[in-house]
Parts: sequence; C-alpha cells; structure tokens
Amino acid sequence: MQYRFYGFEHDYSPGITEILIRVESIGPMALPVRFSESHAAISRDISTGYQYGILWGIMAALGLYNLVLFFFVKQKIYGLYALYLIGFVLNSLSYTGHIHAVYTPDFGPYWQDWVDITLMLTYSVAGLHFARQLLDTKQYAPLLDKIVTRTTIVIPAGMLLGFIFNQLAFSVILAFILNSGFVVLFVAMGLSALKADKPFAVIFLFSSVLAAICITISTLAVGGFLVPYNDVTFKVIEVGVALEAILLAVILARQFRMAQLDKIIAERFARTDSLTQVNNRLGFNQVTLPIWTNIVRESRDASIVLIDVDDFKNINDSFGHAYGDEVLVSIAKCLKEAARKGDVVARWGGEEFILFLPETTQHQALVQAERLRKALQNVKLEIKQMHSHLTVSVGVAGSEGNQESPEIGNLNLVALTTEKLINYADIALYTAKHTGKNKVCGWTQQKSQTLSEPHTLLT
Ligand SMILES: Nc1nc2c(ncn2[C@@H]2O[C@H](COP(=O)(O)OP(=O)(O)OP(=O)(O)O)[C@@H](O)[C@H]2O)c(=O)[nH]1
Repeated sequence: MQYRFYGFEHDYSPGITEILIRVESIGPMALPVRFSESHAAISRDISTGYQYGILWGIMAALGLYNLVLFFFVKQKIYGLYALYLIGFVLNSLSYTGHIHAVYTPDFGPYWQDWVDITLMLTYSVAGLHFARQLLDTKQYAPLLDKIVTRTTIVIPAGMLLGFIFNQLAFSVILAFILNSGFVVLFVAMGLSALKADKPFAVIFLFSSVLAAICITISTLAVGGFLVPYNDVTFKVIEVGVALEAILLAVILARQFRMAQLDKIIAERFARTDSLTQVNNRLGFNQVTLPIWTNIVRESRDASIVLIDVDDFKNINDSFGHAYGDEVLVSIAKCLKEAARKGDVVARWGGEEFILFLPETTQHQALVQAERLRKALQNVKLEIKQMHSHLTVSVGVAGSEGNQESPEIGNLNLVALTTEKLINYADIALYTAKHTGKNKVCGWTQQKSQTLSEPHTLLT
C-alpha cells in the first residue's frame, strides 16, 4: 500500500448515510475506523508523526550511541543494548506499517509478516541477553539464566523451521510466545536480582514492570478485551518500552561509572603500599618515569635518596611485628610531610624507603637527607613504648648541573637511567651501613672509578 492509512475523502449529503466497509486479511488484525473532517484527519496524522518521531527518535539515538560505544569500548553489552533498541524501533516501524508503506510496499502481506516477526525476534533475543549480562544472572540465578538462554535458542529455531516449511502462522505464534515470555522473563530476572541484592535491581524491576503493564494494556486494547481501544491505549506500549529503555540506559551508564571507579581503585591499590599508603615500587616507577624523561631532555638536576632503618629487626624482635609496622607507618608519614611538592616518596621494600627529588642536585639532596635523618630520630616521640632513638642510614646519588664537583659523583643524567641512579644511591647506602650506620653518604667516584668503592661524603 502507498500510505499507512487507507483514507477516503467523501462528501456526505445531509441526512443518514449507510457505509459498508469490506476488509480482507490473511491474519487476525485490529482495524480502527475513524470518521472526521479532512483537516482534523490531517492534523491528527501530523501529531501522530511527531509523537512517533519523538519516541522512536529517543530510542534510535540511544541505540546508535550504544552502537558507537560497542565499536569503541568493545564490550558485548553495548552491542546487545544497541541491537535491542534499534530492533525495537524497527519492529515498531514495521508493526505500525511505516516500514511497509515506505520500503516494502511490494512485499505483500505474507513477506511483510515475516519481516514483522523477524524484527520482533531480533529485539526480544537481544533484549533478553542484554538483561542477562546487565544483571549477571548466571552468578546467582543459574536456572533462570539457562531458561532465558534456551528460550532464545529454541524459539528462533522453531521459527526457522516454520520458515523452511512455509508455516507462517506457526512462526507468528512462536514470535508472540517469545514476546510475552520476554516480559515475564524480564520481571523474573528483576525479581531474582532483587533477591540477590544486586545493585540496580530495583530500578530494573521497576522499568520491566512498567513496560509489562504498558504492553498488557496495548495488547488487551488491540485484542478488544477489557481495555478500550484508543490512541493512548494503542501507543502506550511504545511509551512503556521507551521508558524502560531509558531506565536501562541509566543503569548501563552507572555500571560503566562503577566499573571505571573500580578500575581506578584497583590501579591505585596496585601502585600503593598497603601498610604505609605511600607509593610502592610500581607506583614509584610509574610516577618518576615521565618526570625523569623531562629532566634528562632539559638537562636539569635530579637526585635519589635511599633510607634504610637501622637494626629494624631488633625493633620487631623487641616490640613485636605490629609495633614494627607502626614505626614504618610513622616513617612514611614523616617523609611525606617533609617532602616538597614534586618529590616522590615510596616504600622500596621491607624497612627501606626511597625519595626521588627532581630539580635537586646531589649537594642539595645530601642536605635534605641529613635533615630527614634528624627528623626521623623524632619518630620515636610518636611511639610511646619505644625507649631508644630510631636511626636510619641514607644513601644519596644525583647530578650536579654543569658544575665541576670532583669531590662528589658529578653524574651526567643523560647517560643514566633511574635504575642506575638508584644503584649508585644503594652503593652509598651500603657505605653508610658499613661505616657505623645513622649517617648520610653520597655517591662519589673521586677515589675510584668503579661502583664498588664509593666514598662517604657526609656523615
Ligand atoms: N614490622 C615489619 N617488619 C618488616 C616488614 N618488612 C620487613 N620487615 C622486617 O625488617 C627486618 C629487616 O631486617 P634486616 O634486613 O636484618 O635489617 P636490619 O635489622 O634493619 O639491619 P640493618 O639494615 O643492617 O640496620 C626483618 O626483621 C624483617 O622481618 C614489615 O612490613 N613490617
């Protein structure tokens, strides 16, 4: 047919006119008949166009947006949601005759019916799998999950057989069973998600019950049972499903946000030392790498300070491991407080801490390290039972700008990596440990060119 509605213009002479309409249909159908002035029929047609345009426009836009997300984020759930929405819009367009009036007028009712039920199948199957994934039903409702999966296999397979054996009526019945099952399964999934205390279960259940009510109203109206047929009762199905789609989009968006937050938290956990809450090795390396690259590119200075608690084993042995932990937490706190903006503090291992000091020559780093060593002696003040002073040994290695400083390392950062600089600081720390502890040593190659014979610079 050329137009979605059969419209006849006719002038009626005053008085009573008897009109007979004969309709032939290959299947059951509801045929609303309206008499109106022609301008009222036109304005009704225009407003119907707007109403459908808004409803389907929202859903199509949501569908396309999620399709784009699917291609870029590469998560199946977005693809299923897009298919569900776009499938529903296309199904509505064919069910209301729009598609057939524009694209498939020559198909004839038989093939148009096949188009209708294929689109019905598409959105129902995509919608059910989308809901399964959204609510993760497999985890807490395996039986229901199996029923949903089997339904989406058995019914399409039956419809395919109907197609092969030219049994349209059989396939139509199956499509309607799937469509009704869709509503029931959605509500069942919502209920089981609620029972399992899943996030978003309430909103999912609310949206599916709302859609179920709207679908029931439209179905009863079209079928001529209980509910009167009119514009509102006919279109309420679209309103219900559009509201459901929007609420599901809200759930999806919030899930995306939660997944992102989880990722951020997991990444932060991976980079942070759980005891002291400063960076761990991974965090240190991640933070320092870009700073280091810039510093080397612009020939600026940087230093590494390695701090190791002296005789920490004794602290553990005397006061217990938990107490040792408290000491480590206090040290980290003290280091963080003393650090300047831009300095990177990390726990390098057991009772060893590391500091990366950008824009700091080895000379300046030695001064800063000495300050820290003294500050850390006061850590004991915060810890009541500790009777002796907390002491640390410190190794420092860094660059010294363009100045000639023969008494210290005078390292050229361009030829270095952070690992090498840490290695030099470690050698300096070794010297501090083996020349009496409780002191700061800087890397030097004054007396020897080999890394194995560093010199104590400052004690
Ligand atoms: N409480 C606590 N102790 C730790 C932790 N990690 C490592 N340790 C302890 O730190 C101690 C390090 O001992 P050592 O390597 O012998 O070093 P030290 O006793 O400090 O001796 P020097 O380094 O030579 O001054 C060991 O007893 C470890 O069990 C931790 O997270 N918490």
